[in-house]
Amino acid sequence: MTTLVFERIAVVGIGLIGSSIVRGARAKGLAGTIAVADHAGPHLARARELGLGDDWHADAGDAAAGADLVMVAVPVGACEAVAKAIAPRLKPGAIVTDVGSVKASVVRQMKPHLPAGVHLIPGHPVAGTEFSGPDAGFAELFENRWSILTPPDDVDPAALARLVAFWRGLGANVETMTAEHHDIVLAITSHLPHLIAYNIVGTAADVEQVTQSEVMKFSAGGFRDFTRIAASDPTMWRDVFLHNREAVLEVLGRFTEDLFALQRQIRWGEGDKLFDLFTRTRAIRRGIIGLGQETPAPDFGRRKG
Ligand SMILES: NC(=O)C1=CN([C@@H]2O[C@H](COP(=O)(O)OP(=O)(O)OC[C@H]3O[C@@H](n4cnc5c(N)ncnc54)[C@H](O)[C@@H]3O)[C@@H](O)[C@H]2O)C=CC1
Ligand SMILES: O=C(O)C(=O)Cc1ccc(O)cc1
Repeated sequence: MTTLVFERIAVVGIGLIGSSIVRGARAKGLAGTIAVADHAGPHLARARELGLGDDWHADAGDAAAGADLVMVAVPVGACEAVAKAIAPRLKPGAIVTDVGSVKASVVRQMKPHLPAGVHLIPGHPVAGTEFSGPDAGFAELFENRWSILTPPDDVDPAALARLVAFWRGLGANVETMTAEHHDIVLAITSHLPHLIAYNIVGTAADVEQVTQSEVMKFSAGGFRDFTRIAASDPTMWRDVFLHNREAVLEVLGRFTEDLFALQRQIRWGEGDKLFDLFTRTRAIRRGIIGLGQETPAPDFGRRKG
């Protein structure tokens, strides 16, 4: 079904998430015209080749000119540069949003540069893969996944409703919360797991008694899952940790204490404590499956673009 939500949208950053939005918006008829911007020449050229969007720009400001919605889909650390580039070209009443994995920092970076009369409504689709670039995206990425919006207290309700309609059009379920709450929730559910994956794969590579080929050969299910996560984009994840520093350090502190407790339990043979924890965690997993959220990010054979 075709439901036009915006006459003209601009997508800045045509990587995994930006290109998935363009593909989904096109497939569902959510936007009349789609302008695409990317500072990387090869990504822009590839987007044009793939027919992702209607016009292509090296300068984010050129894409944002005349857009009703500007969707910023760049690594979190690039948001201030994009805000500066688009600010003078934004049309009054335009909605500016983003997809960054961290929210309070995005507000701090972007808000000071945007003119009055423009609606900044940050967002974060909680859906993705370990791949990046314009080839990695797919229209169905957001279907049945959560998209979190973090509107300011004084948000214009009509602007918010249009952005919600856009995400619902892409198949997402929408929830709103404050940027600060988002950052602590995602620190534990997404950022810490990625940090653990990066660390365990790094540790495995450095354990002297085990060769690299043994790690590859005998990597059973658990370790393989970590290697998938640890293959995620280095720029994106460096930015996530630097821009959600406080929340990540907070949950990392808790995690480290709990890990020390486990270390003690193993050392002192406290099997019932281990058993109790593993029983509780199994129930949590089964609860997640009950909510229909167990599916890992689908791998349709995509490779880094
Ligand atoms: N990868 C994932 O699974 C998810 C990522 N996110 C968030 O989405 C955002 C984008 O991530 P991906 O699409 O995965 O990254 P990506 O690396 O696939 O794409 C980012 C694109 O932004 C472009 N770019 C970078 N700086 C720019 C600038 N200053 N001006 C114009 N273009 C610029 C890059 O050339 C690239 O094409 C990040 O903030 C990330 O935190 C959110 C949900 C899931
Ligand atoms: O690939 C995975 O398993 C992910 O966890 C994808 C992902 C990465 C970053 C986000 O902010 C949201 C989703």
